[in-house]
Amino acid sequence: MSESLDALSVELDLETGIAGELQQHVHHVLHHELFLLNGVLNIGDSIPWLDWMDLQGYIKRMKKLSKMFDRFLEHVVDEHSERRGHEGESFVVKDMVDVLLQFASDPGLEVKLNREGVKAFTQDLIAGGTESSAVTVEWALSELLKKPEVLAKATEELDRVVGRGRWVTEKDMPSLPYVDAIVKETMRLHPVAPMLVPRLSREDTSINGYDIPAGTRVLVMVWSIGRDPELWEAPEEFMPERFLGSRLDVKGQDYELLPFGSGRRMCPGYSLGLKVIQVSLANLLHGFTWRLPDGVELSMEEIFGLSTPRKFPLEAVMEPKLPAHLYVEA
Ligand code: HEM
Repeated sequence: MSESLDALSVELDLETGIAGELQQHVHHVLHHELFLLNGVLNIGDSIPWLDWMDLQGYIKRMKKLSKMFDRFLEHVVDEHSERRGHEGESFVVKDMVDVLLQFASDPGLEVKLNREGVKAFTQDLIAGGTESSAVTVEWALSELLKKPEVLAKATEELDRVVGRGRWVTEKDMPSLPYVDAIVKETMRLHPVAPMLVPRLSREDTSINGYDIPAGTRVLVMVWSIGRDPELWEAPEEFMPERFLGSRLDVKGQDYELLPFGSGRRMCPGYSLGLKVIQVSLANLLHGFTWRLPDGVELSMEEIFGLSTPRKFPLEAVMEPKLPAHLYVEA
């Protein structure tokens, strides 16, 4: 990873404008480094007097990453500001960065947003809102490829409710309980953030007989909670049926299922994230048949860090099954 970061330094030094594919590539590499470094166990965090030595070199990598991210975000903000400047009166807002810049230039806004604020928000949206949904959809498809009978049930529901003449929309979701159950079951077994975001206890407390002094860093292991045999029947089994007719939801109120966390620091993008996952998955299942390439054994190994992506990217053969005109962009 550091090697690819070094290569990126060269690309960024060119300062010829990072556009299109390169911009995506830059973001992809930075993003992976961000997730990796967020998930690592840094010795200095647990043994503070060793901190200054940066034994594993993580702090050095974090500092380098922070600088590179900053330059990337500077570029993104510059690019958007330039378009605003050029287009003047005819400027139309196209994306979130445009919206944030509009807020930043609004003198009537109660909370002031400066350039650093726009960059920070953009970083939050990129970090929180992209990989999480993609990883979850990839896991859902992997589980379905392992369980053809579940895939068949989902397809049956989509054919019955949506029909083969159109794509699935957000409005269909309340009528697709089985697809919803597949998403919940995927999030139970593959929570995007297996330990949520670390908390610090504000006061001395005691939980389940364990004394937790004030100032302790606390990690909530939602990955283990999702596989706890005391909470779930056949916990290792991918069984969406367990959610049919169940009151369990992912909104942070049911502690046995917390893929978006809970409380004040719960994921602020949970409603958007959930919809993106549901509709993307539903359309991938509705629009295509899915199978593994011949002779391919599907590995379910995961990388355990701040997020839990698949260790090996999913390889599958998908073929369109709706009328051809639906695949042509309007
Ligand atoms: C499948 C989609 C998503 C999942 C599974 C997910 C999961 C999470 C989790 C588990 C947390 C930590 C919550 C806690 O510790 O209690 C979190 C925080 C966060 N998420 Fe998401 N997220 C998703 C989508 C999004 C989207 C779409 C956005 C933004 C557009 C977003 C932005 C954030 C931000 C900014 C935080 C930090 C909140 C804070 O610390 O106050 N997430 N997310």
